[in-house]
Amino acid sequence: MDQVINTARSTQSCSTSVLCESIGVYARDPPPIYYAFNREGIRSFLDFAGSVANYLFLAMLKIPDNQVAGHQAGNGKLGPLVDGLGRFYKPLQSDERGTNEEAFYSSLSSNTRIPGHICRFFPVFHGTQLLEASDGSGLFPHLVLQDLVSSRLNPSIMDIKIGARTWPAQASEDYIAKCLERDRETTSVSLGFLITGFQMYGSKESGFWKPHKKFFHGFSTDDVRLVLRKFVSSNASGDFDVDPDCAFASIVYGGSNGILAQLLDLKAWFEDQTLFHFYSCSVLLIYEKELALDGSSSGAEVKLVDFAHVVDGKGVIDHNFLGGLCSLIKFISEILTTPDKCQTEVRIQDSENNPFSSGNGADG
Ligand SMILES: Nc1ncnc2c1ncn2[C@@H]1O[C@H](COP(=O)(O)OP(=O)(O)OP(=O)(O)O)[C@@H](O)[C@H]1O
Ligand SMILES: O=P(O)(O)O[C@@H]1[C@H](O)[C@H](O)[C@@H](OP(=O)(O)O)[C@H](OP(=O)(O)O)[C@H]1O
Repeated sequence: MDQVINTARSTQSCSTSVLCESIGVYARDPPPIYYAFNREGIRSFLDFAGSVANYLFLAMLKIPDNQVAGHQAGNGKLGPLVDGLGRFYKPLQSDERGTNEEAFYSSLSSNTRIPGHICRFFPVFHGTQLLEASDGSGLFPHLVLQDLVSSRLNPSIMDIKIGARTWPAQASEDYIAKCLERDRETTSVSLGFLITGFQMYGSKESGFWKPHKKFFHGFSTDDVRLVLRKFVSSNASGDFDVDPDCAFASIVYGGSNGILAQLLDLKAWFEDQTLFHFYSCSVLLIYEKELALDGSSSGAEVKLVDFAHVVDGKGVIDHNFLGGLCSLIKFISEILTTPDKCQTEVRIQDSENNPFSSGNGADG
């Protein structure tokens, strides 16, 4: 059992749920039948049961199907794993990035000044755990996080790195130079955010449209605008000659629980909070096309991930994140307020038989 060392701490906090104890529970909660053994017997049985549980757990871990950006496992590389039961295991990144991200999650977990409606934007943190690394290098510390999409059926997901500047002032000169070059060459500087990856669900037959990260290099403002429209379209594909119909714009981006409303909620917090500065952090936009087609709700959700470069806010507003967020909000608002570019959506909403025209499209 103890081959996998769970260093998780119990926390209250931004995590309303009770945390940690992930693996030990298999061995620590034996059914009464085990007490038929004498003490030694019990111990060896529990060791055995623990090893089996551990073995089964390790066998269950796999490369996430729904990861859209960032470092990826596979081909001998170090990357995140999921257990299919709701947990996402992100290896601690090298140098100070890993320890920084772990420290952020710990401080978030114990910080009572973060309101509950803001906590929901962050994955629940379940501590750190040593696991066999995906690159085969042996035991390696991983952050144990809530898997944000494990309960989703065919989720459409977009990862958007927020901020014109992706580096904290205390970073090394080399790191700043690397980031500056990337930020200037991409929409980070021009728009205050950068689309780093996505997957868009088409249908059972076509599956997902999930471009390689090279696809995003050299994205212009118009590309960004187009992709944000495609993300909520029933005809999304890599064919840039096909006009996106924005069929799901109102149910995904709009409404009282839609993505725009959630982004505005987050913005209101950023107008106030001076606890952290979130450099190079991403907003994830998530929804389910099949739910949107049902018309009742799209399961639209905004989440925040990647805190390797978060620093102490020292009582100062995070203008960099706030600016990027406002810019993203403007792009999404425009999609909702320019129906001429979303002809099909207007046609669908006008139709009597259409689920989106019933007024319940408010739920995003
Ligand atoms: N808690 C989570 N649950 C589900 N998916 C997640 C979670 N955290 C991250 N992901 C997925 O993994 C991707 C990369 O996450 P993250 O940005 O944390 O990785 P990274 O390797 O630090 O990225 P970078 O290349 O920017 O350093 C996200 O785009 C998302 O698809
Ligand atoms: O988007 P790409 O082309 O995959 O490039 C990666 C991206 O810029 C990441 O943000 C960066 O991690 P950090 O933000 O943590 O620096 C990573 O650096 P790395 O390769 O040094 O990990 C790059 O490889």
